[in-house]
Amino acid sequence: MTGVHTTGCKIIHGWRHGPTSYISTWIPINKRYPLTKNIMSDRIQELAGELKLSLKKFPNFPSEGILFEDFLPIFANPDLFAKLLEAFKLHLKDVKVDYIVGLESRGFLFGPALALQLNAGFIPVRKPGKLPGPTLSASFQKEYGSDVFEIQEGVIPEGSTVIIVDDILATGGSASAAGELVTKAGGKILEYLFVMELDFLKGRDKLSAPVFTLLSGQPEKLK
Ligand SMILES: O=P(O)(O)OC[C@H]1O[C@H](OP(=O)(O)OP(=O)(O)O)[C@H](O)[C@@H]1O
Ligand SMILES: Nc1ncnc2[nH]cnc12
Ligand SMILES: [Mg+2]
Repeated sequence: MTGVHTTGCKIIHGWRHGPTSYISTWIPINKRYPLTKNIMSDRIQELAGELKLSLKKFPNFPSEGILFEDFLPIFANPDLFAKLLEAFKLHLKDVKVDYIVGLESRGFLFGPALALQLNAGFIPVRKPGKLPGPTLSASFQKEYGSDVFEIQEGVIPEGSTVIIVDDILATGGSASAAGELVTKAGGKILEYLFVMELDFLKGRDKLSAPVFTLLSGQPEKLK
């Protein structure tokens, strides 16, 4: 059955897994999707709950004060990987998208697979010096450090529809720089799509298109 959530609900979901034990608070759905369709079906929520159980957290990696969210267990298990794609496909339903743009490196883990399922092209945004030919570049700050992204000129036909995908929305620095590149390259951003967002960093406020995240995490900074 498909549920339409218009009032939002709070689900407290606890578990013990990996190097730390923790409680995750799922914030009200109508607060999590202010820019996009306020709908998360029962099936998507079920898939999200299952995927979340597989994640691991590593305190103080890669530097002091960062609680690192490790998504790699999803990709080590074909059943979980399929469930991740199923959740994104259910969310995107009838959307006609020309290109999925994935961000190096972790956006490459599922971006091409999602693109194939949607019959869309895949275009990479890469770290500097990796792409041949003329490129557009943008520098940015992220949760732990600074970086530069590049996209090849001419790869997005003017006016093409694009969904930008990555594993995690932290400060929003990476996604916002990628969005700048896609827009400069001529693409129209339909949505930013992530596996998880770190709520305390409010990265979605930096993004100027609808944002979808399957999971929410870290209501507060690591103490
Ligand atoms: O919202 P932000 O603060 O910008 O942080 C999010 C980004 O940080 C990580 O990438 P990172 O470049 O650290 O590593 P990766 O190469 O493994 O993807 C993550 O995969 C996101 O791309
Ligand atoms: N806390 C975090 N865990 C995993 N990847 C990240 N990228 C930026 N912040 C991160
Ligand atoms: Mg990344």
